[in-house]
Amino acid sequence: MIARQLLRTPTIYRGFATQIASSSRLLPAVLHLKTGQSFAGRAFGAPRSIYGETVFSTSITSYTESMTDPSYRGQILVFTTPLIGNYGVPSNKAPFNSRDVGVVLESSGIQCAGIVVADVAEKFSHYTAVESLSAWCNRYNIPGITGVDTRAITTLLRDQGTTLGKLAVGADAAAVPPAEHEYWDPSAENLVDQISTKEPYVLNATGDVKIAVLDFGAKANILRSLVRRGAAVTVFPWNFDFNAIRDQYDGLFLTNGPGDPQKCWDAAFKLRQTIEEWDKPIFGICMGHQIIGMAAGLDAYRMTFGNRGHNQPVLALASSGSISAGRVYVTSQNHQYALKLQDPFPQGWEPFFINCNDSSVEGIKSTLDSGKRVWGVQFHPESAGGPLDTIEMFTDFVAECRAEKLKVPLNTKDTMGAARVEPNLRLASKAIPVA
Ligand SMILES: NC(=O)CC[C@H](N)C(=O)O
Repeated sequence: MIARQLLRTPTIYRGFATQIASSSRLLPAVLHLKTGQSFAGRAFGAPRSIYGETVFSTSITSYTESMTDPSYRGQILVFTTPLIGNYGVPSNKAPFNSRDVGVVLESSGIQCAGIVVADVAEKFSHYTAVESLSAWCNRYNIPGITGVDTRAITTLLRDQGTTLGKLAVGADAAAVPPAEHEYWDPSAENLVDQISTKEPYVLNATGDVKIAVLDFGAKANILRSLVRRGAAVTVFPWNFDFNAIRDQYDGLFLTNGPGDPQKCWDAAFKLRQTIEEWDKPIFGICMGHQIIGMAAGLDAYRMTFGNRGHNQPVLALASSGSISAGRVYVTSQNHQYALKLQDPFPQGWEPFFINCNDSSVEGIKSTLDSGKRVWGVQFHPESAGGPLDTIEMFTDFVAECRAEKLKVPLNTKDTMGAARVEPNLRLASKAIPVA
């Protein structure tokens, strides 16, 4: 025991808690990382300890949307923006409307395991706010730590990669850090299976075009974005056998979701059959895009620290609908895994977008000559939060499904297409590292 304690003597970084006038009233808290570093600060939210995977997000706003995004399930979310909580938290109840999803935020509760902020705002001000960040966290039994150097934590995570952690709160903050085997690894579990709907349900039943959604942990704004474009949306469990009922639908959508996509091979195998035998439009976002890639024959891998933030630039390599090759779009992202860029791409597929910062694959699409209309993007066109540069990809998808249903050629006006530009091949070839 003593040997273990000696071996695991943590490096404790003392926080700069003096900046928060009232922080001395708060319970002590420590963020321990499995790699041996500990950051001491003060607790807010629920007074309990939790384990999770420590990740950082560079988004400046939308802490409420990020925290309710099911893709953050099991994660301890470090915000690089120093002041978090200043606009409070709105009521999450949307006025009842069968066309919509019933919530204002991205799901019905907080999904991340805990949060880490430099300076939690105890005073908040916004016309929609009904409670403070701390009170909201408390209601959902989610702990937070404040008064820690989030810049130091982020630098560490960027260098060593996403790291398992423990947020120790109250008396537990004085205890020795956990032994390595005690850390809980959320990506070892099938988180999608925990969060996906158990039963199919319908939104906007009277919509003119029928879209099936496979729910890997859907953000509400994805469903809203389909419904608001007039689609009748049926949401199915992630591993539902869509092939058995596919003839009743005009399009298939695959949502975002938490954890390792390789836990969802079942869905990728079923999708492979759908793509081979069904000619209607298929679109996927983030986890959905990774599943499409796996079905197409690409490998998924774990990135060092992933991409989480609202200012990720992506270069379009192909034109499609509202997207023009050669343009850079600023996007919202939240992912740890990505599809491997391979040369050549599987037959019938091409890269659609590439990340301008790290050259990771940001989108794939079926080639025109494959006769298929299947595409996926690693980023979040629905935003919430983040820029709306690519929001018209939803209009493109619903327009494609509608054209498919009516058996008419796609009216390009429906896609609200931006003026086309010639692909900037010089830029594109620079972005794709050719082995
Ligand atoms: N937002 C998402 O869908 C994330 C997908 C996957 N869980 C990843 O981390 O890469």
